[in-house]
Amino acid sequence: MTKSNQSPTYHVTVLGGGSFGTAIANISALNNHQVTLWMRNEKQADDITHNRENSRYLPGLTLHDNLSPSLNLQESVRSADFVFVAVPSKAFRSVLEEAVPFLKADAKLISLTKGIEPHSFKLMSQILQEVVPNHDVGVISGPNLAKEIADDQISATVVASESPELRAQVQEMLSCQSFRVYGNPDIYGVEMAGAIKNIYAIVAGLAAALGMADNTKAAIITRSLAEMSRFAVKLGANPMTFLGLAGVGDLIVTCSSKLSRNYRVGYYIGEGLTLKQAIKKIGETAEGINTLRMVNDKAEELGVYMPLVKGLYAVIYEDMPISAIASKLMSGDLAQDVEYMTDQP
Ligand SMILES: NC(=O)C1=CN([C@@H]2O[C@H](COP(=O)(O)OP(=O)(O)OC[C@H]3O[C@@H](n4cnc5c(N)ncnc54)[C@H](O)[C@@H]3O)[C@@H](O)[C@H]2O)C=CC1
Ligand SMILES: O=C(CO)COP(=O)(O)O
Repeated sequence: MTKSNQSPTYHVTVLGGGSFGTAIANISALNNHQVTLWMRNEKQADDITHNRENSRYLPGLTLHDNLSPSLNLQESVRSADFVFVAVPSKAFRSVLEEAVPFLKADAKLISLTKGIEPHSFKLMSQILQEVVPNHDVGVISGPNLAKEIADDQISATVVASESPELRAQVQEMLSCQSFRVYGNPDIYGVEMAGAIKNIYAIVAGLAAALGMADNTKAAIITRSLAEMSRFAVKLGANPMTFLGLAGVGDLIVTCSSKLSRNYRVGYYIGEGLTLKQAIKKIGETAEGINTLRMVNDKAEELGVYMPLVKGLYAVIYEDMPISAIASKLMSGDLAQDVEYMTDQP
């Protein structure tokens, strides 16, 4: 990875020292920004200070000297121009609230988290807008397996924000020869796509473990896209967003890569592990499990037809055999392929 340009240098803080937080922090550091990576684990922070490596989450990646770890949240955010939040969704609000009193008045906040808050059904940007209403906020989402980014593999992502200035600044800040950042004003759609595709990654992992054919996998991915966009559009997203990197792009990668933790959850369940055993085996965040429960309930409430979500929910939480779900999916009412088309040629 090499720096792409001579853009302004910022103080960037990333909250959360897991795999994605570390990968994004390192790109910012490589692009000449002064980066603080806040984490709660002292051993991991020492590892970065002494060995320039986060060996727990991204072994083998040498971290740039512009990146410094910190265990002190107050100190970490005090002078930050941009704060990226990369903790799992269940910790997002509490970490943010702890940081708020120490933020600079003009700090911009960007979520890297792909999840939905339990009970409130709020997306991370909505939590940001609620907790820091006077700050510009945004989200990043796209086909971004952290380990591949760390490996310098060419990747692309989307920054979404209502603020064109924030979008442009983040595009400049993170783009380099192996990472390309696109903009999108549809913050809700970008974020909803990133959160919901985790459910379908579990479905795809299950299908792969059961030895389903390539035709089947393609059908699952495509019908997943139809289902997730149907749901998100009902909640206010722009359907076109689902044709972009945050929609179809992220769906493809997480439904086909064993590097995806959500895919692996499905794969292990398909191999016969219980949900609990699968989560333990992965040992990292797999947001799709909680998202499944929330989206299933919301779809019920809104009357949105989501047979894949319903089927996976029945398999995971109601012990329904996968064979019964598959035959139910194949015998549903016959429907139109692309929902947003009319009969006019
Ligand atoms: N890993 C990936 O490839 C990508 C992950 N994401 C998203 O990024 C978010 C974070 O995921 P990862 O970094 O992959 O997770 P991870 O499982 O690698 O790490 C999570 C990190 O958050 C920390 N954490 C958990 N609870 C915390 C709390 N209460 N306070 C402070 N720190 C806490 C953990 O100690 C750990 O360092 C998730 O929503 C995920 O969907 C998004 C794109 C790619
Ligand atoms: O969101 C991701 C890739 O874009 C990472 O997926 P997992 O959380 O399933 O590993």
